[in-house]
Amino acid sequence: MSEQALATRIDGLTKEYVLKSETVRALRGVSFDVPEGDYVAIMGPSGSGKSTLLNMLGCLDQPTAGNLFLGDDNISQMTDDQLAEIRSRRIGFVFQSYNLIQQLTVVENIQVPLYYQGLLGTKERDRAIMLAEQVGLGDRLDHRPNQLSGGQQQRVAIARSLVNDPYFILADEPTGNLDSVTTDEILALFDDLNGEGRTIILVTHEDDVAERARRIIRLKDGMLHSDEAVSDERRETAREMQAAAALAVKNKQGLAC
Ligand SMILES: Nc1ncnc2c1ncn2[C@@H]1O[C@H](COP(=O)(O)OP(=O)(O)OP(=O)(O)O)[C@@H](O)[C@H]1O
Repeated sequence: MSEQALATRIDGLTKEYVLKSETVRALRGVSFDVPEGDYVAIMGPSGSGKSTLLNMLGCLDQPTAGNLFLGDDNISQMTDDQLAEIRSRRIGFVFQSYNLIQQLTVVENIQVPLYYQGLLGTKERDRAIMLAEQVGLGDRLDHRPNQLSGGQQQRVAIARSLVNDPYFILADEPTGNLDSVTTDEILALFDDLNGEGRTIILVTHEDDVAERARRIIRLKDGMLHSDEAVSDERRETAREMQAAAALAVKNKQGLAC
């Protein structure tokens, strides 16, 4: 029987921060697998360990104990240089605050992860243009971030996250700065990308955003509290409700003009 390939395997992941007077146990033996093509929302109250887990998935930090595999690579046994290499080549980050470079155009921002590898040729530019088109920015290629709406800037960030063909898109509150109309558009883009087989791991505080994923993992006190599949019916209901809310806002804006 062939096993499904994994984007990541998290096995007994533990992270302790040693402070002067105490040791904070931010993650206490968290285990779960994310198969390629999955779409996972990570939730949990403040202090439950979401950012700590995200930092390790993003190769920004190492666990105190346990293993974290990205594909076949066990990152818990890597040096800082190896981690940096994986981080820049194989992880697609999307942040709440977009993190675009203001002086660069849309295409150049999408190419940034490739610049760091010295890849500056026509082939790379063509790939960035193709990704810009895929996220609906084909008519904004030479715009700079300050000439774009928040949703458009987040599209650039999503295109940038894909340029390296990452293990997964790692999105930290990607709709946290966006209104309901734009949130709906960005989540629809994630749906499309996941439909094409892209793996998405997203941290959110919002239930209606999490319900668009295929799976919701909840952390509590540094432990895995629940791991629940979201039925297609529930996802569709979440999609319809958000689309309806976005339409109501659009109509209201239309009336206000
Ligand atoms: N660098 C650090 N040094 C010491 N303690 C830390 C550090 N980073 C996080 N912690 C502690 O680890 C625990 C988990 O924090 P973490 O930031 O991962 O939670 P979170 O779920 O992301 O919270 P929030 O939703 O508020 O961002 C908390 O008790 C926090 O105070």
